[in-house]
Amino acid sequence: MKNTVVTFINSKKKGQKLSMLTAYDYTMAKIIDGTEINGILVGDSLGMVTLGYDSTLAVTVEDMIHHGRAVVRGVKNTLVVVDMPFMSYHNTLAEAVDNAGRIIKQTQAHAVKVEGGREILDKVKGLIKAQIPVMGHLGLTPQSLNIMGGFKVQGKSEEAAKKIIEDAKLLEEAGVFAIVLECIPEKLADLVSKSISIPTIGIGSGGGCDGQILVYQDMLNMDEDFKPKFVKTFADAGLVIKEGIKKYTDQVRDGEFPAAEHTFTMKDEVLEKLY
Ligand SMILES: Nc1nc(=O)c2c([nH]1)NC[C@@H]1CN(c3ccc(C(=O)N[C@@H](CCC(=O)O)C(=O)O)cc3)CN21
Ligand SMILES: CC(C)C(=O)C(=O)O
Ligand SMILES: [Mg+2]
Repeated sequence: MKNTVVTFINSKKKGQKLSMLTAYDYTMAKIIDGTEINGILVGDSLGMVTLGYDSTLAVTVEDMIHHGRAVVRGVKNTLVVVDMPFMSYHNTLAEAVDNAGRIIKQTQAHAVKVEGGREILDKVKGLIKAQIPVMGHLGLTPQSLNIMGGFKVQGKSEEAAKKIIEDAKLLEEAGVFAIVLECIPEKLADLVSKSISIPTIGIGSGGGCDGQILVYQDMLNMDEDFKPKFVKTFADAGLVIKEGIKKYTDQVRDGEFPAAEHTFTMKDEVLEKLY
């Protein structure tokens, strides 16, 4: 079934869990789109997993458009959300609407995602007023890395937990169609999910969320060096890829590849003229 922001909201009413994954390019988007996944996020995590930065802060609107366009070309049925990168919606409302507008126009994705609650509420409202669907993101918001002092679990104190609950309600009122809850305690995520009628999409926030999202490289074990507690390996693509590459280099070295069936022929009479 085709997923839209409307089917997303309806899923919660029906008690159906939503699954999302990230994608950053055409090939992977096509693979993911061919599954039962409900939504694809072109995450600004692309700065870390495709560009090798150690945070998401350096990612630009142009980066998001570049990858977003590639992903959308590979998608037929899945809702595509593109992250707005750091500093693209933090200054003026006009800039936020302009950047979101460029992202949607140039990628043809369905929605954007922004990090934060009360601080960015005017921007969220402005984007929705401009008819751009918005996904919220609370808890561990990686663009606030330098304020949080690291990628750390959020919402553990009474004050921090209350702010997350309040922010979720404010975002719902503003009209967001779903909210990512990243790395907050399970019980707090349960409470937030019960307090609002739009779906919560959890990452590191437990099973009480209305859906889940993971970075695909994490759940397919493609980076041995990134293993936070919330990641589960669903398939060992890292190993499959390495084994495939080992077979390839072995066979090239041993002259086993390429074989006759991988090569092209030409007519003998043409060949004779070449000598
Ligand atoms: N590959 C990848 N996967 C992600 O999920 C992801 C990114 N990159 N980049 C952007 C953010 C950063 N994220 C992160 C990164 C590290 C931790 C981490 O190390 N967490 C600790 C918990 C620390 C604590 O106890 O407070 C852990 O052990 O899980 C969590 C989320 C999630 N996002
Ligand atoms: C981890 C998800 C929620 C994200 O924001 C990203 O991939 O950038
Ligand atoms: Mg992100």
